[in-house]
Amino acid sequence: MESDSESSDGSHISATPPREPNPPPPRPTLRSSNKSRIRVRASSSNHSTPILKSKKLSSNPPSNSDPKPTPKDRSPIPSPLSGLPFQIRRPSDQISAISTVEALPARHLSSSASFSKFRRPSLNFEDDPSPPVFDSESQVESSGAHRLTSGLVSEESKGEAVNTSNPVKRHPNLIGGSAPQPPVKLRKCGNEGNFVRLNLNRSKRRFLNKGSRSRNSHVSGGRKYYRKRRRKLEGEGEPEKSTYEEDGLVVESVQQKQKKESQSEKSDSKLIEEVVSVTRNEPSDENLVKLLKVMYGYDSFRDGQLDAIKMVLAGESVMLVLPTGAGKSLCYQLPAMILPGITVVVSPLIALMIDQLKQLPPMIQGGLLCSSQTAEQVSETLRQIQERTIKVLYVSPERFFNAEFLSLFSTNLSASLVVVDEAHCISEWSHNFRPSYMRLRASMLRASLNVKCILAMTATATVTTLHDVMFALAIPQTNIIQKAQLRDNLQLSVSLSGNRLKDLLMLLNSHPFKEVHSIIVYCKFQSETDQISRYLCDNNISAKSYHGGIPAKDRTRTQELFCSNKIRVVVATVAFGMGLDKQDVGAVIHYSLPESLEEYVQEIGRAGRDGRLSYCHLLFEDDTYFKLRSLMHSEGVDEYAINKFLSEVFASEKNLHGKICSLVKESASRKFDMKEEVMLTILTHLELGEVQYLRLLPQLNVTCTLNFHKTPPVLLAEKEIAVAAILKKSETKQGQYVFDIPTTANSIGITATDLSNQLQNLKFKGEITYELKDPAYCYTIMEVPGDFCSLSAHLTKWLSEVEISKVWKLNAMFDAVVFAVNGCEKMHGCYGCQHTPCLQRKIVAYFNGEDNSDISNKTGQTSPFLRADIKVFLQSNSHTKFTPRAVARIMHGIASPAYTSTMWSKTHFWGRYTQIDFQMVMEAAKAELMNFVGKDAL
Ligand SMILES: Nc1ncnc2c1ncn2[C@@H]1O[C@H](COP(=O)(O)OP(=O)(O)OP(=O)(O)O)[C@@H](O)[C@H]1O
Repeated sequence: MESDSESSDGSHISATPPREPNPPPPRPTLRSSNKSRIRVRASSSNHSTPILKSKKLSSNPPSNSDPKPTPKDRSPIPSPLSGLPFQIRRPSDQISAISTVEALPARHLSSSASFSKFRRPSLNFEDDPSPPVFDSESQVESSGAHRLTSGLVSEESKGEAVNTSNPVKRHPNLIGGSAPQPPVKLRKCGNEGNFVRLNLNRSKRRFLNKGSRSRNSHVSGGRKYYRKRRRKLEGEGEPEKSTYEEDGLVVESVQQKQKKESQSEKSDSKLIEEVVSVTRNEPSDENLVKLLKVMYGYDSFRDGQLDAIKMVLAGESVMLVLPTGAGKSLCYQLPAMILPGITVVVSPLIALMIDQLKQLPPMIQGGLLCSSQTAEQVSETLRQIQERTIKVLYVSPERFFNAEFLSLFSTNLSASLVVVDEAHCISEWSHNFRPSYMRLRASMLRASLNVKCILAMTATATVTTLHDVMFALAIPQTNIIQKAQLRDNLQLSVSLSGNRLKDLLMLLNSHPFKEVHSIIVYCKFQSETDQISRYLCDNNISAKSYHGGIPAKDRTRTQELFCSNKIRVVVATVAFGMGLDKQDVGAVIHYSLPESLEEYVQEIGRAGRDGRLSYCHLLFEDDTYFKLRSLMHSEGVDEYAINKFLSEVFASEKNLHGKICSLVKESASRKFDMKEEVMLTILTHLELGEVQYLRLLPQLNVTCTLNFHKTPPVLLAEKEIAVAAILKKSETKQGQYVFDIPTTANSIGITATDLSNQLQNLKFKGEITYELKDPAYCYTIMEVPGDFCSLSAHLTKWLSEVEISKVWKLNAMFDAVVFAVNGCEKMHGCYGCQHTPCLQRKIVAYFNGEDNSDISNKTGQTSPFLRADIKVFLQSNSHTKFTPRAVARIMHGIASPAYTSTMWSKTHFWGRYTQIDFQMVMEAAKAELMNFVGKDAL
């Protein structure tokens, strides 16, 4: 199972101050020359990636003829706050600032048809190159799949089970404000609808309470449309009433309204059915627009939507790249109404699936299958799929391990469309690679679901990533619809900050942020979010923190408060925002440097979904860069560790045809000093690489501790073969029977799932109780590799290329920001802290794979004290066995499964060399280890 690994990596950063007498080497300056640097090129450049030639891949650089701001716009305004890293503009200056934004180069920007530009006032800051400060030791959250964090629960996450019978209480990310709107009952199947099925509707009071509706301005368009219609029926001018009022007259009027409403719904339903049927016969532009109007109330499609829908309806697979909030979901929702079979949407996170299910228009029957549902909920959904009542089904990639699910499609049921949401997760060159997405191959999807058409969707993908995704899903190169990955209503600014906390407060109290009522502040480290939100509250700004370490219940509450505009600021890690369709977020502030331009674009994309001008400011200091730079190495592995891992995976006693093998995650992770996600990546590669060495099975808790209650065990064993096997294979500890599920299942030739089902039956009969622990990867061996050495060398090379690619992405982010604060000549529309044009250009070039050659390593190459420090460290820890990588990680302040931060962050050397290139520290560690233990020991 893939765990929700938020903060589980235990990665901590040390901000160990330099030793006084011998300070560390000077930090490379932001403008330092490249002379002494290793040039790190993305491995992706070696990756044989033909540039996509499709015309639709926009690559036009912005024109140099963008109107320049007047000198007045660019001249700093005298201000009492002149010592600050930015200055506040006079209102008169804002007008010219607005016109600058209006004049942004539009050619390479999205021109989303329906983004009306209600302009918020503009801003201008002047930066101040004051030196950065150190932060306290904190826990980082990353969007990278390997450190996939999130309050968002991954499909196989176990910690925060979603009980979909009552998810409002248990799920971390239900948006109270938007979710609980009861659906308009348009469905023919008589089912209660997407919300009711998930029990998200809470009370009917909200349904008629206009007060609560008005607070939900972020609710997506389709639902707003239905609410508008209801409001019309209720009469706009009527005073607010609640159905809970005892007044008989009120009840009567409510009943009348409901009657009118249900009549209107019936006619809506009929109208939609008619339009659907006409469009099915003739999917012309005109009919599709009509359907859009009756289903969602929108007058026109946004850029890219109609093309995508038409291709899908024609049965052609499509790669769709639209910016965040541009309306990608509609591109499968609308075809789902027209296509005869089910639409299966593969999504990486449970929270995302729930959000998308909630946002389905009420006339589309939706369903979801996830690991944390009860058996009854799963069967009920499977029954509905079989009865063809579900039109759109959300599943995780792990669902394709599930035999029961796949068997549905092996009979006469077939999917009309498979949608791969967040499709960049397929590619290891993306910022958010997920091993479980690797198995999403066109061949597998076609074989499992009888599907012809695949729609891959993403908001953030480079050319290399797109190529990978399209290759995996067999999407023809010409079938790409790509609009700019940035919306043009986002105003981008950057300032160099010497005191980010103070600068943030100043920013929030300055024009135009002070007029914005809904703001997200993104941080990298969990502890930062708590500290900042406390500081803001102390300074009269209503704020709450949000990160993976906060209990799910509190996270949900924070999201609800934010969505209903009861708090102004959420200070969050990357855990916040995915799937959040709050329309009126007016600003996103980056307190920390994002890990990649993809992450930056994704996060600023939370702002301005209503199409209004919105502000995205980044407070920059280079300390975070060095911390993140170190963390990029937390998943690296050595060749000999992979070799040892392979020996364990293919251990001779496991090599029995058809037998279930297992690898307990936690102990294996410690033993090989490899993160769980890295182990899964290797296992998936062994399954899906050129040779299929193994077949992955659903992950299980493999250790069972069992108690017998009714029938004596020996008597029960006479009737139940499983019990006989358990008695043979178990150890008894204090009257309890402890056994390994796969070993026991193997001994009687059944699957682990069958054994689990038999245990479940015995439990229902009251015969036994049991507990399961030790989550493990399960697999069967198909072929034992002939040459472990060359296979480990191949895997090591591949994993190190992925590591280099991550570092390169961070460097690209750093370079773009440093260019804005230091290199930008403030022409072509840039002025003060405003860098929309130059950042847009950098982003477009990055995504199009242009002009990335000067992205270079920023770390220093060596330090005169490094070898000496490593020597002292090894001498003072002579009782511990180290590898060069382990020593380098400690010097960089990175925890790993075998060298945890709890153990090692106390050492004086923890994180001392974050500014020295990781490889160089490894080299130095290797040399010292050789001196220390002798060559043979390495
Ligand atoms: N043609 C349209 N006209 C007006 N609004 C639209 C149109 N299409 C979609 N929308 C609205 O845009 C909002 C964003 O849509 P959606 O959530 O599908 O975006 P997205 O591209 O999936 O974003 P993300 O990548 O952040 O998930 C929704 O509220 C949706 O109702």
